[in-house]
Amino acid sequence: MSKRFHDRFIVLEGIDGAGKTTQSKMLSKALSDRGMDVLGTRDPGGTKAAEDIRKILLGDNSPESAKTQALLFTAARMDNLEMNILPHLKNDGVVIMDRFLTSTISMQGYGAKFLAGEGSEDPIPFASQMVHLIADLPRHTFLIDLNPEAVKQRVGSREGQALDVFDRKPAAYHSVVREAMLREAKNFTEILTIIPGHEGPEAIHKMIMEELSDDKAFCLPQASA
Ligand SMILES: Nc1ncnc2c1ncn2[C@@H]1O[C@H](COP(=O)(O)OP(=O)(O)O)[C@@H](O)[C@H]1O
Ligand SMILES: Cc1cn([C@H]2C[C@H](O)[C@@H](COP(=O)(O)OP(=O)(O)O)O2)c(=O)[nH]c1=O
Repeated sequence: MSKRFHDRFIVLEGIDGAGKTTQSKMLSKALSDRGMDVLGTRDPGGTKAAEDIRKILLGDNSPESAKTQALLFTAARMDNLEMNILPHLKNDGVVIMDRFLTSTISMQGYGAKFLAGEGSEDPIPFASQMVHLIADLPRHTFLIDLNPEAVKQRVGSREGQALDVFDRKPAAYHSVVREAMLREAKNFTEILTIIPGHEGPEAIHKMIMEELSDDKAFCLPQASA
């Protein structure tokens, strides 16, 4: 299947707690302030059906099988793409999406392999096939890279929120997922930028804006030093 890269389609990736939601809100405001019609969305989610799939995936009855998870994440992503994202892009809007394919490869592939242990069927080839099912891809992905220890120090601020099934993973799992994301990033250097997540929110926002200022689709002035 041939791929279609969409201008004005931006994805934020990173491990849980890396700062994706914070950056997507800042980016959304900055682009809206420039008069762009911004749709902020998340993966899995964005449509009623995809939000229902999200509830299954993050709820107490979440399927244990990494293959089933990969298919459900893909189904939710497809619905969001067809019903929300592509129509919005077609109307000259901007889409900012929290997570995308890199999460599936890293979590239902590499992360699941780590959890399954020696002797189990390797889940990576199946998870990798999900890439072939999705033809529409973002022009820009920002991987906010932060080590899980640093995330843990921030998690205090999320105390009181219920942990979902993916939050309840062992610490080493998040390191495996982080490494997988960095490895994946090497295959997509033209459309994926690694952003150091240990910087403060404003500094990270500035780096993202600087990257976008090189793209005429955004017509942004160069951020001043
Ligand atoms: N650059 C940053 N520096 C310090 N704390 C941050 C930064 N970005 C986000 N946070 C805080 O870290 C926590 C997780 O951030 P969040 O944006 O929700 O991450 P994610 O969406 O990747 O799970 C929140 O409490 C948020 O306020
Ligand atoms: C999109 C996607 C998410 N996930 C996981 C990552 C998160 O733990 C969870 C989504 O929860 P969410 O609260 O959106 O993540 P975050 O904590 O980063 O804000 O689903 C996958 O395992 N595979 C995927 O393909």
